[in-house]
Amino acid sequence: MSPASLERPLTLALSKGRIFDETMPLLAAAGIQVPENPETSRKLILPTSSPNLQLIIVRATDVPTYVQYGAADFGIAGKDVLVEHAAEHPGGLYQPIDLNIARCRLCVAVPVGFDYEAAVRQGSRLRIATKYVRAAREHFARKGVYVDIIKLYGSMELAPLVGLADAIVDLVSTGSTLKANKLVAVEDIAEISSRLIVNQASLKTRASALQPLIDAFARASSQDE
Ligand SMILES: Nc1ncnc2c1ncn2[C@@H]1O[C@H](COP(=O)(O)OP(=O)(O)OP(=O)(O)O)[C@@H](O)[C@H]1O
Ligand SMILES: O=P(O)(O)OC[C@H]1O[C@H](OP(=O)(O)OP(=O)(O)O)[C@H](O)[C@@H]1O
Repeated sequence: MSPASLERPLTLALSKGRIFDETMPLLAAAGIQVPENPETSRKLILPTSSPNLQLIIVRATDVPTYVQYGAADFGIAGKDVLVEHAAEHPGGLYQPIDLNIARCRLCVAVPVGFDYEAAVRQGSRLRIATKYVRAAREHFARKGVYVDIIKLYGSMELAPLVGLADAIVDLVSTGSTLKANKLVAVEDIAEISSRLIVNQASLKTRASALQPLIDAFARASSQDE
C-alpha cells in the first residue's frame, strides 16, 4: 500500500445506475449522504458527507479491478461480475457481505417456440451469445452440452433474433426485456445480487476506519431482507 493511499479518505468503488441508486439507502443508514448524483455530474470522484469516505464511479465490470489493485479500498459489484473477474484474476478480494441489492437471475433464454430441451436431448451443438463467458461455459460443461460461445458486451437479447445465436445467457429481473423480444427463460444458472468486496491490504492497514463501515453495511443490508 503506497503512502498516498494511506493518506486519502477511504475509497468506495461503485458503478452508476442501479448499484449506485441501491447503495444510497445503505450509506444513509450509516449516516452518510452523497450530495452529487453521478447521472448529472461528470465528476468521477465524489465526496460524501463524511470526510473519511469518498466514492469513485467506474464501470460495473471495472469495480473488482480497482479494489484488487488497492486504488479503491472497497467496492460493490454483482456476483455475475465477480465470477467473471475471478476467472482472470484469482485471489486478492475479500467478500464479507451479500448486500442483497441489484437482485436478478442469470438465465439461459431462447426464442419462443425453440425446443431447447429437445436440442439438448439430441446433443445438438448450440451457439450461445453472452457477456458471461465463464459462467456460461461452466454451466453447459456441467450439463454436458456442446456450445460455441459468442462474447457480446450488451443487448444479448438481439442475438437470437438476427441469427447470431441459438440462445443467450443473460440477467433477468422482471422478464420484460425477454418478453419484449419474444424470448423465454428456459434455465436458471444462478441467483445474482451485489456483494461488498474489500482489498485485503486495506482490511489490515485501515481496519479501524473500514470495519465500522463494513458493519454498517451488514446491518443495513440484513434489515432489507
Ligand atoms: N435487470 C436487472 N435487475 C437487477 N439487477 C441487475 C439487472 N441487470 C443487472 N443487474 C445487476 O446490476 C449490476 C450492474 O448492472 P448495470 O446494468 O448497472 O451495469 P452493466 O451495464 O451490466 O455494466 P457495464 O456498464 O460495465 O457494461 C450487474 O452486474 C448485475 O449484478
Ligand atoms: O428482466 P428485466 O427486468 O427486463 O431486466 C433484464 C435486463 O436488465 C439488464 O440490462 P440493463 O437494464 O442493465 O441494460 P444494459 O445492460 O443494456 O445497460 C440485462 O442485461 C437485461 O437486458
